[in-house]
Amino acid sequence: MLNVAIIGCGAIAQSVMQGLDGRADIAVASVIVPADGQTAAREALAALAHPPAVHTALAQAARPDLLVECAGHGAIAEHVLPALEAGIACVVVSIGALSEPGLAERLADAAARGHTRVELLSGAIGGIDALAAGRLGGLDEVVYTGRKPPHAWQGTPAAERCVLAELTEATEIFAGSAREAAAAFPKNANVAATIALAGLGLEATTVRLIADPGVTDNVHHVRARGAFGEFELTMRGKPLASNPKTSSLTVYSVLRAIVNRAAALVI
Ligand SMILES: NC(=O)C1=CN([C@@H]2O[C@H](COP(=O)(O)OP(=O)(O)OC[C@H]3O[C@@H](n4cnc5c(N)ncnc54)[C@H](O)[C@@H]3O)[C@@H](O)[C@H]2O)C=CC1
Ligand SMILES: O=C([O-])CC(=O)C(=O)O
Repeated sequence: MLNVAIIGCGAIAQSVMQGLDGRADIAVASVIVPADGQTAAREALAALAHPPAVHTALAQAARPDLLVECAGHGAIAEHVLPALEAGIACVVVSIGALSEPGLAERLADAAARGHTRVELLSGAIGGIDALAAGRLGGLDEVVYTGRKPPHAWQGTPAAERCVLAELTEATEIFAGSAREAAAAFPKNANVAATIALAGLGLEATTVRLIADPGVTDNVHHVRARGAFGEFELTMRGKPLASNPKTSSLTVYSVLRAIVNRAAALVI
């Protein structure tokens, strides 16, 4: 039985727990959310056959086999770093947090000290295997374009640049490096950071973000060129009803990572 703890109880975490509920080989024993989110989390989890306990932090004595972050950038330093130091294996989806200088090194050091490992999940994007393999031969150019409907950019710096609800044509709301994108759009540019960390790095990866009234999906486009050759990838992700910023593939990416931990043969 794989014993799992989950950080966050929002759109991704709730769907993940629904997907795992009732499995004989995996148990989600605890969920970690901030103090002001405890009641809402307990209410959201009440419908599960086996509702996990809700806490504000991993208990000192808790030794889950896997700690799963699906909460947001702040959760990495707050919960993932100490868990790694304590020897608990972690997987994370808020990859954009690693745009903060030094955080990737701190995660690696904490995992090394704890004799464990932290895995950055592919989340809403595919092709990370090809990009990371291509990097070993040398990459010349990686360009990422993220395109979402205007309402998915509400609450971001895009809302200061234009009236999102009145857009009639595709509008570029950001152009720059993956590091800048991930820092400025913590809920919308984790994919930019994932592509950068797998490929050319946070400075050299070129990012464009677009608010497009002509799409209903979250559209991710990657173009990569290097010694291996080149590839182009377009993903049209269905947004989660509970959070239009987040593509449903992110949920399946987390589920895959957890199920693989419990499996003897993985793909
Ligand atoms: N890698 C990828 O492709 C993607 C990554 N993400 C990341 O996943 C995060 C979560 O996404 P959703 O579930 O859609 O968001 P959401 O807003 O629906 O849920 C976030 C949950 O995390 C909790 N939370 C926030 N800060 C926390 C902290 N410091 N400690 C513990 N709990 C905390 C909130 O109370 C809430 O329950 C996003 O903020 C984003 O950073 C989202 C989409 C794609
Ligand atoms: O779920 C998505 O489509 C991607 C996303 O929000 C992100 O990159 O942060």
